[in-house]
Amino acid sequence: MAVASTMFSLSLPSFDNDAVHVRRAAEIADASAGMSSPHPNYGCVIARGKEVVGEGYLYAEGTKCAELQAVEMARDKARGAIAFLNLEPGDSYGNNKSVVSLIQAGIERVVIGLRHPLQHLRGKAINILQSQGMQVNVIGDDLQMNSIQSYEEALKSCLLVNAPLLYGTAFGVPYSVTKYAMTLDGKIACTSGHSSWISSKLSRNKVFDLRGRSDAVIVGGNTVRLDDPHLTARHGGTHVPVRMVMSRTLSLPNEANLWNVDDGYTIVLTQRGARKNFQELLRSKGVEVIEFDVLNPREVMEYCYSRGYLSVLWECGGELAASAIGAGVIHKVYAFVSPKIIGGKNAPSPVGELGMVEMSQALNLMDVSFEQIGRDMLISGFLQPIPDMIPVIPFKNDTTSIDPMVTSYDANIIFFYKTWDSYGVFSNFSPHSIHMPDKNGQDYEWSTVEHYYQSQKFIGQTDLTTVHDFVEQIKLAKSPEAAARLARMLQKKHSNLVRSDWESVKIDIMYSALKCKFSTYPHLKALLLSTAGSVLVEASPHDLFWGGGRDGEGLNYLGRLLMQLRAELLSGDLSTCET
Ligand SMILES: NC(=O)C1=CN([C@@H]2O[C@H](COP(=O)(O)OP(=O)(O)OC[C@H]3O[C@@H](n4cnc5c(N)ncnc54)[C@H](OP(=O)(O)O)[C@@H]3O)[C@@H](O)[C@H]2O)C=CC1
Ligand SMILES: Nc1c(N[C@@H]2O[C@H](COP(=O)(O)O)[C@@H](O)[C@H]2O)[nH]c(=O)[nH]c1=O
Repeated sequence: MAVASTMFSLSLPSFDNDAVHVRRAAEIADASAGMSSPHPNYGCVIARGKEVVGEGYLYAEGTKCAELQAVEMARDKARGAIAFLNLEPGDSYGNNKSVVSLIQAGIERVVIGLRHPLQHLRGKAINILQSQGMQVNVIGDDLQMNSIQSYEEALKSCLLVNAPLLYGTAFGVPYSVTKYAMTLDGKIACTSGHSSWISSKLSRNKVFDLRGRSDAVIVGGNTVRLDDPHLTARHGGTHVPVRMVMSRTLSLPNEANLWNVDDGYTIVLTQRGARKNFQELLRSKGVEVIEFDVLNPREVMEYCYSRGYLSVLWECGGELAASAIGAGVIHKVYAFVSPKIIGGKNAPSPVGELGMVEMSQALNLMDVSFEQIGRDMLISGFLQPIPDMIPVIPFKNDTTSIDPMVTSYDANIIFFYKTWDSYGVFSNFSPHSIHMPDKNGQDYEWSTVEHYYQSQKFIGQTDLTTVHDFVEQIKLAKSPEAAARLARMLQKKHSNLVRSDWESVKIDIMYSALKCKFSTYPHLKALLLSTAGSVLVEASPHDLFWGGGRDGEGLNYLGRLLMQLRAELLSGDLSTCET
């Protein structure tokens, strides 16, 4: 019985090069950061084994897609080769150019880092490729089943290169980075407010690069009054971010570098009704002024997102930085630390009042990096992890291929989890025994599907005595929960005794147990059939493989198998319990 594994293409590719090439695709995709917004950054590598025969990345919105560039570079070497993409293509112009390029070039297999984060595009390109007979592997999906370090690193590069799109899709605000330069004694300016310069020229060049990757750069009114900044990206890149000033009072100078819109577009965000005459003055210089009922970082970020900005660099002082961090809109921090001491009791620090009274309240950065830049040290890290958007229930196309009766996103979703729920008998913990072979191949009555499934982890191993003992213990466990707990504990402690092909057979094993359960009990079969047309989701918040997760982030394999079984039952060719 191999239905399940072929349908879900569970088998993990054994190609060592996959991770390396996907990382490369992410690396080249990054070359256009800032230029391609609001489109994602796309890279494509075409390789034959280790040899890269074609590469391309989306340079900017409206330019030739990465896949076509790579195919053109690879020429006839593309036929039978493998294409590596950091992100599933999204069809922006209705011509499927990316996908068509790969198909026409005769690419044999496609390895994709991440599914597209936008719901209406997710799975679409993958489906088209698969329908053309191409093998498609998605690293993000495969990782849900197997933790492989090189895959994790490849996935991380894919997440990083499109972090703005991922944060935006998940939270409805742009990806926000706060950057500051401070002295070794933690000051961002002298008591007088003077701050140019704390960090070295090399570090400041790096800041130009950060600006060039951003859609907008923000400062507060005080920074405009004290620094008169330009906020341009003067690193030779062609992208200049929009410059934004948040000022409630609007007591800003009549003349300022930011009002020179030849250098870059400027938007001033202010409180409704503030200094109307000054607003007119700014507008006469070509500066856009936007009034807010309540001017705060969250409102501003939501506004920026609605305007299409996906990444924002906060280059403000400590007061506004604290306000933005406190509002939860900052995702990453870049701190340039310079080996200088300026002292000063009232000299400002990078983050103002956050109201913390104990160290236990400290915000701990994640994934921290240290980079020496000349005499300075750049410390960076995340305040909020990059949302990993992998599977969301239901995948329209996936679900349709499992059960053609489920046809649309707005299909009814039936959740089940606890056995006492309305559809709780769909759970593997439901008290319905099944007759399946035991370790000796003899027919045995297993108390639940869970008992049977858990025991199979150890079947077929050579250390017979120990393994038989494990299977026996699981078999006799007092409850399905106890069986699962025991098996997981044994699996962890004696990983060498778990059958080596477990990951590739577990879906088939589960399917045969479910098939047995639903063919044994007519009322269960009737209930399953009564759900026709609905998506079934095991609402487990913890199990992201069999369950749908708390927010639809799980793979929901149990729900998928039940839908597959339902389709098989409806087509009338269900056999009895078998392995
Ligand atoms: N070393 C470094 O990396 C940097 C140093 N600096 C230094 O920092 C000092 C300025 O710091 P600071 O005054 O904290 O910075 P900002 O001017 O960047 O931020 C504070 C100002 O932002 C405006 N604002 C609007 N909405 C809010 C809100 N919800 N919460 C807080 N502020 C809001 C106000 O402007 P308004 O008063 O007009 O209403 C307020 O005065 C200067 O000395 C500057 O040189 C600044 C940036 C970087
Ligand atoms: N003082 C300081 C920074 N200050 C930031 O840079 C802004 C000035 O930018 P610009 O006018 O474009 O050169 C200033 O307003 C503040 O936001 N940045 C740094 O990398 N290092 C430094 O030492």
